[in-house]
Amino acid sequence: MDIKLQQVGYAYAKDTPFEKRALVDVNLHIPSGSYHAIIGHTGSGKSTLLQHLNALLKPSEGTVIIGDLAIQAGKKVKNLKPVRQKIGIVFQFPEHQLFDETVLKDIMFGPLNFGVSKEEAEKRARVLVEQLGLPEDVLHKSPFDLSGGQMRRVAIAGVLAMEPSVLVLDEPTAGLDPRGRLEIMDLFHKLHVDKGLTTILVTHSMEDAARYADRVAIMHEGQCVLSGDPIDIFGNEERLAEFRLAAPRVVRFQREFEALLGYPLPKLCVTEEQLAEEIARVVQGERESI
Ligand SMILES: Nc1ncnc2c1ncn2[C@@H]1O[C@H](COP(=O)(O)OP(=O)(O)OP(=O)(O)O)[C@@H](O)[C@H]1O
Repeated sequence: MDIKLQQVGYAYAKDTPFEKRALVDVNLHIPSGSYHAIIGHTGSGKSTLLQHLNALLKPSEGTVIIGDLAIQAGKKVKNLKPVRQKIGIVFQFPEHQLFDETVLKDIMFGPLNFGVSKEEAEKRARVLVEQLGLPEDVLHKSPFDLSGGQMRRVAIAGVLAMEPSVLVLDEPTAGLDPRGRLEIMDLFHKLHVDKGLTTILVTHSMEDAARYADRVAIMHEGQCVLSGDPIDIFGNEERLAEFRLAAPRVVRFQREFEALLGYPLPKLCVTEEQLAEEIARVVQGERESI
């Protein structure tokens, strides 16, 4: 399902003395099956933007196109349910939205609400608990008796149980320790690869964007100021600096290595694995030339 934002503007408390313009003329194309990172400082409009992706917010200006549904400023849309079912949002600290008596009931809530049978909803819950690395016995526990990391996984399972075709992640690892962060981010990446799930990651982390995304958009003061291939965006450090952003660590490390070497590497690397390969190739070449 392709998503397009065309000249989208959004103002909170529009036409009141408290009006706050949070999005200004945003144009963005999120192709089906891509892994898109949306990066920006706090207050740049990332959360406002992602709430347009399943019509929790409707644009004050412009058009949001989700699959074959166009949501246009000032026009009513009849039925948003199919879109809400297809676009799963993992909000910041999703465990705050857990509410049911047991983990099983909590995960089944969404699918049941959208008309999935009880048997199918339970089957999905059991599969997801396993996929998310939770022990089977959590199913009958209260979500509030679990650790923070386990609660986070249960909340994520609740979103995945709807079988969305687009997954929107708003800082999904905020507050987790480094190991928990890596496990969850790797899991989302695996889902993206195995199921072809379009993934939209809202993050402050250039590192996460570089590691996982195949498209990057930079938000600044409500505008989408850069979007495209990570190599083009992360390689343009001057342009990033205009928006008070530094390139990911791996790119900065490559620049330092190139300064020592005295010449640039043939290609810019955005993951540690790519850089390690490039360096190994250069070292091999240098050895052979001795
Ligand atoms: N409910 C609201 N009412 C009024 N203004 C709001 C509201 N929510 C957000 N804003 C303002 O809109 C702008 C964009 O906020 P938004 O939450 O989209 O930014 P963000 O990039 O997601 O920030 P963060 O990284 O801190 O979550 C900010 O100036 C913010 O203060």
